[in-house]
Amino acid sequence: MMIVRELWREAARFPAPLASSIGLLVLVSATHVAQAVAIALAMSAVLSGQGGDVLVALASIAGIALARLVLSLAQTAAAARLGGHVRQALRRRAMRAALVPARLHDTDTRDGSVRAALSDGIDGTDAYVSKYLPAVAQVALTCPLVVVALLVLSPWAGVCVGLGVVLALAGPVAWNRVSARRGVQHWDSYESLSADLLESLRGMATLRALGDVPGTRQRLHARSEALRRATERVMRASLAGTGITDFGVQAGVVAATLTALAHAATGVSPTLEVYAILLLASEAFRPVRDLSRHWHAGFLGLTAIPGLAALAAFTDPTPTTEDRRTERPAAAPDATELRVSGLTFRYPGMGRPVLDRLDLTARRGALSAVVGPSGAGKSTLFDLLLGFLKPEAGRIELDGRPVRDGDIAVVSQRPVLFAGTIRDNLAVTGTPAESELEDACRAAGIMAEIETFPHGLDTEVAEAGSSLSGGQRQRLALARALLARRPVLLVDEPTSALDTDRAADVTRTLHRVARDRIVIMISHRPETLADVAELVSLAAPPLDRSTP
Ligand SMILES: Nc1ncnc2c1ncn2[C@@H]1O[C@H](COP(=O)(O)OP(=O)(O)OP(=O)(O)O)[C@@H](O)[C@H]1O
Repeated sequence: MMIVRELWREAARFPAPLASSIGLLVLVSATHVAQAVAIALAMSAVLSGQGGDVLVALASIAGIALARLVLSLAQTAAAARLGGHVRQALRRRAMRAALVPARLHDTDTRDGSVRAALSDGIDGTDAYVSKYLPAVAQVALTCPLVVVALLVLSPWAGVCVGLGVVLALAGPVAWNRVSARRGVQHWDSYESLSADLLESLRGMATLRALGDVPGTRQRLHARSEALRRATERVMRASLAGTGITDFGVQAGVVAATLTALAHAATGVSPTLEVYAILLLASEAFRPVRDLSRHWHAGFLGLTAIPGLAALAAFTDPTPTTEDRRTERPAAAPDATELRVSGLTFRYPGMGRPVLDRLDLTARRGALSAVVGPSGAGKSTLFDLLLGFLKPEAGRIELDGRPVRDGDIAVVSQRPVLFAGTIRDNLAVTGTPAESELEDACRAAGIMAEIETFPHGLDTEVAEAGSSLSGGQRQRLALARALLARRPVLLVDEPTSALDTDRAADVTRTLHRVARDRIVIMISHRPETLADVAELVSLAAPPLDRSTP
């Protein structure tokens, strides 16, 4: 009997479905015991030729079987409810912990690992929660009662069955440490395969271009082999535990049978008692056998527990700085000045700061720009403005107060679009009216192209926007940012994927947009920098040997 504390605590958060799945399972067990007694009565009545008693016993058996059918169905439904609640709670917490800006700068965790834990890992816990945990309670409540009944009928049979139950339950515990170690190895292999697979799918174009598809296939095959070996090792450990349980069950049943036969041979007990001993001995082990079956079925899923713990799936969320930023009301749309003063930031382990006492003032009414060579810290500055990174020193203020979440919209260099229609992608920040959608698309210079698509705004966009060109993705992202109606707009390299004419169009759009909000643009194209009101130039990074 193995209690995984984390999952037990999760199940206990849902007392109603937990209690009903346990209660109904105990009632199902009671029907088995009652049926055993009824069968013993029927057989004894047959042997003693009491026809009336046989009929009564047979009617009882049929009634009990019917009751069990109804109870089993209700129990399965309650257990499924319990498992569903727990999975939902785990997923909610893990997603909350995974979808935070800090993850953007987490260079240790791979997306494929997070995906594996969030989907298969959480689903894998279901068998333990919905089947194993109620079965544990069933063993704890039912077995002692049946053993006591046997002790009353025959102390020897009761002792044999009691010892068998203890051996069957306690024996597999010896394998706990081996099982846990193998479980961790199994989950590591599974996560590695998931992460490599996701990365390969995302990078397929590059892998093809470099002619490395066969090499990737081989690497994935090696990962898959490692997973198969780890799975077999885990299943062997589980089987060893199950084997010990089976031995305890068989030894107990055989010993109880021998005792019953001895009673029959010596004539110490009446026939009814001999039958009752035989049938109850078997019933005492039924919950133990069920428990062992559910353990084996759910064991593989338990290997995800360390991965889920690392994702904070078992930790109650405390409001983070980001939450507090989100909970505050959005800023008034007419903010006039974003002021950055003395801003200093360095990545962990970095010798020199990326940004060192940076000052910048961007105002509503005219475009501001940040320039600088690669690695100068332009994207880092945007991440600091967005609150994704915390500065070491300095202040970022909008009209003299700290920046809040609803203040800033951003168009990144490689904008992310989601699978769905163009309209879905534009409406992620609200439900804009048709005219607002069209105005934003027109302002971003994408409306004319949308009108040429057969389904217009309802045209489906493939995952990650891969059915659109880089320039179309950038302009759609700009339209989406305009629709967010935030007082500050950050635009990272808005013209990098555009030809000269289109780049000029987008720059004109940004100048226009900057009339009624604060707009800061990162740009490498000198021609886009003409007429900007504030130009901040970040220095080239000096060579730093501690930089990765
Ligand atoms: N998560 C990180 N951990 C450690 N160092 C980082 C991290 N992200 C960026 N850096 C380092 O910080 C420096 C600034 O990076 P940043 O991406 O801000 O530059 P950038 O000016 O936007 O460059 P580019 O024009 O090439 O996009 C670089 O030296 C980079 O290697």
